[in-house]
Parts: sequence; C-alpha cells; structure tokens
Amino acid sequence: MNKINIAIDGPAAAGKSTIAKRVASALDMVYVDTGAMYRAITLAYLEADRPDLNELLSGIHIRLLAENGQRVILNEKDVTDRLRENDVTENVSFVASDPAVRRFLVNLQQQLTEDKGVVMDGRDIGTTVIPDAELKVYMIASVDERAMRRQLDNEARGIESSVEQLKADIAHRDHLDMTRDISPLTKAEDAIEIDTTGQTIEEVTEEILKLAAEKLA
Ligand SMILES: Nc1ncnc2c1ncn2[C@@H]1O[C@H](COP(=O)(O)OP(=O)(O)O)[C@@H](O)[C@H]1O
Ligand SMILES: Nc1ccn([C@@H]2O[C@H](COP(=O)(O)OP(=O)(O)O)[C@@H](O)[C@H]2O)c(=O)n1
Repeated sequence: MNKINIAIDGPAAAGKSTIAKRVASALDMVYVDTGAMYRAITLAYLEADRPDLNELLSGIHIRLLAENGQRVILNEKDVTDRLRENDVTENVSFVASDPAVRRFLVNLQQQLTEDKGVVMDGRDIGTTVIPDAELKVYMIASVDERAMRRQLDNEARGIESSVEQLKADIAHRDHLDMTRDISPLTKAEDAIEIDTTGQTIEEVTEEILKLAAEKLA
C-alpha cells in the first residue's frame, strides 16, 4: 500500500500533536491538528461574545497551512498562537460538544483525508472522522506527566499556569470530552494504545513509524 491515513487520538497533552507532526514529516505526509480547529471556532465564539453557535458557523472560514507544523487561518487572520491561551482552553470542550460545530468540522476534516497521506490527531479521528484509517493510535500518559509537560509548554509560550491547576483542568477537560453525547473521546476497537509516560519523543515516534512501515509494506 503506498498511501495510508494515520489517526492519533487521546486525552489532553498526551503528546499527540508533537508525535503526529514528527511522523508526518518523516513519512512526507500531511499533518492535521483537529484540536486547533475546535480552538479556532472557540476563539471566534469568544470574540463575538458567545453568540448562537449555528449562526456563528455561517460566517466562519478556516484554512490550514502546512508551515512549521500547522498554521490556522481564521477568516484570513493567522490565529495559531492565540489558540493556546487560557480563555480558549477553558471554553473549547463546551464549544466542541455542540452538534453543529462537530458536523461542520468533521465534514471539513473528512475532505482533507479523502486522498490519504494524512496524519490527523484529535479525540474522534479513529472512531468518527476516519473510521477506515489504516493505522489508529490511542495515546495516553499519566495526568501528572501531562500536567508537567503542559506547564513546560506554557512557560515556553509565556502563558501563566501552575502544575496543580493544570492537573485539575486537564482532568476536567478529559471528563467533558469523554462524557459528551456526540463522538466522545474513546479508544477505537482497532486502535493500538501507546502509553507515553516516561518515554522520550524519539521512542514514541519510532514506535509509530514502525507500525506505519508495516502498513505501508
Ligand atoms: N514521549 C513524549 N511524547 C510526546 N510528547 C512528549 C513526550 N515527552 C515529552 N513530551 C512533551 O509533551 C508535550 C505534549 O504536548 P502536545 O503534543 O501538544 O500533546 P497533545 O497534542 O496530546 O495535547 C510537548 O511539549 C512535548 O514536547
Ligand atoms: N477531534 C477533536 C479534537 C479536539 N476536540 C476538542 O478540542 C479540545 C482541544 O483539543 P487540543 O487537541 O487542542 O487540546 P490539547 O490536548 O492540545 O490541550 C479538546 O479538549 C476537545 O474538547 C474534539 O472534540 N475533537
């Protein structure tokens, strides 16, 4: 098989985007971070002072650029860095639980995967967006390690946080994502679970590249 799709799902800060980006680059595939798309709609929602989500969607145009991983263009403005700030993170699970928002983005995401050659990460990629993906990974890590990693991310980005607060926020967001009505975060039956706790980025990347090589053979 010369072209495959790879779906990577899992809870917050498990390492999905970091690994997906590296795998895509090593295999010359397209990397798509779907969390950033839900964050973009959340930013538009906050900037418009929490309007009706259905109405908001009719005025939203999202474009992804494959530059430095992925840049997100929301209505012709590059909002990539803004999407990681606390107000967006605090509201994204609410916005992502809305049926119209999910329909809108799943449709966009499925268009991106039609020609294969995509590494896509999120919460419902293996279960809903690409149920026929050739390789599905469900990535996890302990909540302590995830909070510590996110704290380092935030420090590098100049975003204020504390490890204790992050631990509580991450656990709360996971709970919302796992218990929502429409395509909740769950491991697809045919997904391979990888626990990245205590592993290096290189080790996890290698493991997935090996699994991909088997599918590409
Ligand atoms: N083994 C590992 N796998 C993936 N990421 C790791 C690993 N060890 C440390 N990290 C760090 O953890 C963070 C994971 O964040 P990210 O990739 O955004 O996760 P997610 O996309 O699951 O929210 C990054 O800062 C990354 O450098
Ligand atoms: N496929 C996806 C991706 C993200 N999301 C939502 O978007 C939020 C942000 O995703 P993200 O991947 O950017 O989050 P982090 O793990 O990077 O903090 C998640 O907490 C989910 O609520 C989703 O519902 N479905």
